[in-house]
Amino acid sequence: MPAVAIPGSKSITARALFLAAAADGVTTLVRPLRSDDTEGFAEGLSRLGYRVGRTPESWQVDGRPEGPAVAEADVYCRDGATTARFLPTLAAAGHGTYRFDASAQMRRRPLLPLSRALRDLGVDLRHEEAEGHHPLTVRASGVEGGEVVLDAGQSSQYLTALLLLGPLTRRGLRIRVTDLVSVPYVEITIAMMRAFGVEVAREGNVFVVPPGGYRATTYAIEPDASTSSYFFAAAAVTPGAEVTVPGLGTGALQGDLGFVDVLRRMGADVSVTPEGATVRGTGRLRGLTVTMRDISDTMPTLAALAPFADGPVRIEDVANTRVKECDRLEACAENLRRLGVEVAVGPDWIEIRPGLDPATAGAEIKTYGDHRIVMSFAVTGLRVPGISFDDPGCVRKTFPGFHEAFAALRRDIGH
Ligand SMILES: O=C(O)C1=C[C@@H](OP(=O)(O)O)[C@@H](O)[C@H](O)C1
Ligand SMILES: C=C(OP(=O)(O)O)C(=O)O
Repeated sequence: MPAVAIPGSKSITARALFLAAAADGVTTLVRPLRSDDTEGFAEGLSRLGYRVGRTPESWQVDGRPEGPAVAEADVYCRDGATTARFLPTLAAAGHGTYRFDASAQMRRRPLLPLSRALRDLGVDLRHEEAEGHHPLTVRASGVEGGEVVLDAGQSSQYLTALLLLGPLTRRGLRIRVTDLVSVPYVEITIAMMRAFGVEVAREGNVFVVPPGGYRATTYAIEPDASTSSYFFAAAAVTPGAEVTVPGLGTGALQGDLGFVDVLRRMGADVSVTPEGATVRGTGRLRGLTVTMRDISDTMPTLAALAPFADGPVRIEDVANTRVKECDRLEACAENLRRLGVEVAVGPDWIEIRPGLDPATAGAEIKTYGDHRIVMSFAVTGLRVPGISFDDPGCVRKTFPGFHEAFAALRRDIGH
């Protein structure tokens, strides 16, 4: 039964690029994700004067603990929030004038809590148009450090950006967090900082980061757990089908591997070993109520397979999915309704009733340029004939080869 080669984690690749750029020495990233988000991050680093060497198997970055090599740069962050939030933070630790802009959707996505925290730390950061949104300019002169308060209730990426910045400040950082979503992403950050020689201490809601900089290393990127969710879901909706993702096992850093626990609760057979994770469809899919605050990138995956459950599926505590590549709660609801599914949506939840209207075969899914809407409804397409997408190519954000890989899986599991 198929072992699927899933490309590297977007989140880990983005952090590894930041850490490598900031470290003292040359870092090698093994099996980085090559996709629009991470290529955009690497291109941004090049714009800031960092040397990033790329071969198909690995990327090499010459670290510059002193910050960007150029005094001025204009950086386009594309559609990637990690790029749009982490790179201005990295630049703040250097010396120069750096302007950042991003895609239309990324311009709409919020940034203000991070901007405020950076300003509180003395960084000269100005938004050009709307306050708290791209485009923005950082006039950088290094960061002294000290204590700062942060609301990360809309995005953990603000906290990750500040944690990554901490060792580059002169005194270190004490970050007092008033609210926090997507906690497992912060754990990835802390684990990766450790691999680059920095130990973050946590005292309740205060994160303490020592000064002193990072050490270069060789870092292997694990397969992307969010991307894996489509392949695991494909197995779960197909009786007797089995999908294994090697390299995503018990030691994995990514919280989104927790999606397999949701599939297990629904009735799939799941095993996670040190070597990888396997999901097998049993022909049984129970409805359930589940909180996805920690793993909200997999909310669309569950929404798209929910009509095949034997009872309602209710997904709670996912308000921040409204400020991602699109308003994902509304996009999922709209597309499920196009398929004749009964759906209700609230400010931070969605509830999906079982059953599809067979007359909706051939429906076109409205993607809103969101890779996860395409990849999620590709799972629905295993059971509903003729599903198409208005923008199938937007998968390039995290998995340019998705359609080929999913077609191969489809053949393997007999659809
Ligand atoms: O730090 C990261 O790499 C990410 C954190 C999450 O965002 P939020 O913290 O905004 O939920 C996640 O949705 C995103 O895809 C990647
Ligand atoms: C929300 C996502 O990406 P980001 O916030 O990194 O742009 C995602 O990949 O689902």
